[in-house]
Amino acid sequence: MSNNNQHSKLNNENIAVSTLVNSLSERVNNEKISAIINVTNVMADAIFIVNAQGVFESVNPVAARFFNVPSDILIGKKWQHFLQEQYRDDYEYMFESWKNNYQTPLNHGPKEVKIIKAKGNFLDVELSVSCIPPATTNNTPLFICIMHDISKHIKKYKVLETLSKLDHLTGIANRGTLEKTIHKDWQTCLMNKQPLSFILIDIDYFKLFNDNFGHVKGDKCLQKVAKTIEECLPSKDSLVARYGGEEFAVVLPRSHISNAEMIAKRIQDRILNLNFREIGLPDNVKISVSQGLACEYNNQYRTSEALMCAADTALYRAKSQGRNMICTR
Ligand SMILES: Nc1nc2c(ncn2[C@@H]2O[C@H](COP(=O)(O)OP(=O)(O)OP(=O)(O)O)[C@@H](O)[C@H]2O)c(=O)[nH]1
Repeated sequence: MSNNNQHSKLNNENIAVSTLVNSLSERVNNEKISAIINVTNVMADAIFIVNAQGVFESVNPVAARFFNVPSDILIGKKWQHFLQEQYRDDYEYMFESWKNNYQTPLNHGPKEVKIIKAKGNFLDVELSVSCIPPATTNNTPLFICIMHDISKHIKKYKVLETLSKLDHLTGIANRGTLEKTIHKDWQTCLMNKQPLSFILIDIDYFKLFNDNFGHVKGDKCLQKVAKTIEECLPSKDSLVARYGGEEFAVVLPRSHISNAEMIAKRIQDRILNLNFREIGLPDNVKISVSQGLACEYNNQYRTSEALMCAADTALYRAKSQGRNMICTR
């Protein structure tokens, strides 16, 4: 944009803003309001003022940019219409209830909401609403609303939230996710009288693998095992997680023990057939896993922890009976 154009655009904006300032302050007939609006217009925060109907009375340039609509177009419109539906209803209700109890000031501290930008895009903002003291406004109810753009924080938060659910080395679910998932599946399966199976899988003699080939190759082996187990799972609602060190867990909602045994057998075969050529190990380097299975059906176990404990006992048996075994509790 040329300097001239930019200058005339700013000029137009200033004229529009001062017209609005005059209109509101004349209506409210108050110099204090005029001063407040003049201050908000030069502030770096997004600020707008609404009346008791939630109608925009003043919108500073930063707020207009948030809504992606010029201030003069916004004035006279209901601000709730610029909120995502779920928040719109909250604010409609808030303003309506306030009208029946208007002696109580309508204030709230920073709250996360989504405002509508043009073309159906949303912007995550933190919004606070404060009632301007009636003495300042000649008893005309006005609310000053301040918004902060939190979209970058939300994006980062989502990335961190996803990472916090995963095991850093293998990329599968971590123990925390496993515990939350089995707890949720436990309740759903119990409520619907459906079975819930659980498998604990432990790599055999993994210390030897590390001792012989080093920890870096040991890490690659863990990644490969995680991927292999994942590929053996039947449906999207089943879950594989790293339980700890060289131990993995599989949750199979709506699966009877016979189904879990079939999956365990598939895991056993696939693991036995793995080779580690891509990390420079000869074809005769092989690994195996021991597995412990347990299934909740007809109230055998009191809690999901008890079910996991039962699978652990079965795994212990698989180890003590010679490894590369599948044992059912
Ligand atoms: N490379 C690597 N090794 C790990 C990791 N976590 C645990 N380990 C190793 O896993 C091995 C587990 O050894 P043990 O508990 O003695 O079990 P094991 O040698 O597999 O023997 P059994 O389970 O009895 O068959 C240890 O050497 C740990 O250092 C990891 O993240 N990376």
